[in-house]
Amino acid sequence: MSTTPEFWTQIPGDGRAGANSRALFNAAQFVIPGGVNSPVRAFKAVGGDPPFIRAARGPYLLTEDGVTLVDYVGTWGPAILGHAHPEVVDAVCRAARDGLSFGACTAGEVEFAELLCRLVPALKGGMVRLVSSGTEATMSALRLARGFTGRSKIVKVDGGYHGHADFLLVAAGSGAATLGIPGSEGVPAATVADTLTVPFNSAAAVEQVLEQHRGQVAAVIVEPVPGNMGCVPPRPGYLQELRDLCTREGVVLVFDEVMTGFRVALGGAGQRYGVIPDLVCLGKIVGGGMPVGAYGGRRDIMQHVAPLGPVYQAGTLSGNPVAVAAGLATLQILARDDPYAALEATSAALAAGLSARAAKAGVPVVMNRVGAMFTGFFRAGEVHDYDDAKASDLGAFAEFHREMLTCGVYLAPSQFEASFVSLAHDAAAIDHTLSAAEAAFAAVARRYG
Ligand SMILES: Cc1ncc(COP(=O)(O)O)c(C=O)c1O
Ligand SMILES: N[C@H](C=O)CCC(=O)O
Repeated sequence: MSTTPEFWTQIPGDGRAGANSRALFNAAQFVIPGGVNSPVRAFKAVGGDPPFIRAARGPYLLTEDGVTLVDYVGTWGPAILGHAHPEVVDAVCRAARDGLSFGACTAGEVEFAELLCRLVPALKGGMVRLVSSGTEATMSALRLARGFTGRSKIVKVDGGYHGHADFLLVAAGSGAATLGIPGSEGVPAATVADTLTVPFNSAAAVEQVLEQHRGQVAAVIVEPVPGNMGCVPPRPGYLQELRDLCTREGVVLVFDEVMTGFRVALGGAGQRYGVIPDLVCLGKIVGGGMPVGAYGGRRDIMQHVAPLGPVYQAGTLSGNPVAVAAGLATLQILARDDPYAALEATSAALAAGLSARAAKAGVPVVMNRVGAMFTGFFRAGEVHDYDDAKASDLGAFAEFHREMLTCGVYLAPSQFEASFVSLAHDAAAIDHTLSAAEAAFAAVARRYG
């Protein structure tokens, strides 16, 4: 099977796992836990085997069964330019020819850090450190916040996801603001004893917890627009209230912009909502599809990072030249072309089209969207936090997902994930998606009929 451009039909087909994908998944399950290298890829929440992906271009995926799909996962966010953007691929090839990794200083990482400090409001006048994933970024930022403040407690949002560091894998207990309990086997209770959880969109809950634990909380970490409970916009004023509370209590405010960075605006949610955290965590788009994360912010805080200061953090592949080349090329294109108005328009049209088709079919769906990230929650009523999201009809979502896949559209395979629009989603891709949705909602409507 060829992946040359002439192979691509650009006519989406039935994307359910065919014989090739099923054979690969069977083989994978023997040597890889669950057959996947990250759990959500196993399609447990929607049923069926996952299609295996051979290649990707623009808004399309090509499966190992030779089927083209319109892709709204976008490698979980990074593919904002569309897949395999030629300028990014060229930059990666050029860098690779000069050597894959040096474990030493490079000009590219300086240029990259300077660009980040120019584009991201929280980094202006501050400093940034490159790492290799979003998990590393949040874990390191919170170690730094603890080292800087000399305090140990962390506040996070119920349903917020910040990667898989032990102390962030926390399930909320009952009540408005609770002590965390381990959210995974293998996480000792002691490790999460200092992690407090609050509902999203309630500044009052944060205020209460900061008062209860006055002088002990190092950081409040929040996805400014959560994507990991599905997409949930912040209520007007919420982020500013967090800012004010953290300033008042001497707590480090950390925005986890691994998903929202360069997606909801060039300068991320900090720019979109005009609220500047003390530290910001980046990932996904910042690496242009390669493994890159970053954390940074206030200079006086970042000066505590080794070797300048006493908070240790390191990485053999941090600032990897090939990954930096991909990230740099991606951000340079975004800064040069300023495509956010176009992205907003495409995303708004798609979301409106999906909502209209759900309404026409009589399927209750709440469409949450911020910029080019969106989730349709299968429920009536608004979704402002994780409890609201959990009240969705997960069976209806799963059926809709399967129907869309059958019609050649690849959505995030969980109700509690966001889907992403890219600059490569043209009229043909959007039109196909909306026709598919018409059929998929009609099928789901039988549940309600
Ligand atoms: C908001 C957020 N933070 C952190 C992470 C962790 O990033 P990674 O998967 O690159 O470790 C993710 C995604 O996984 C994320 O969406
Ligand atoms: N929700 C996760 C990040 O955004 C999905 C990616 C993964 O965990 O594989």
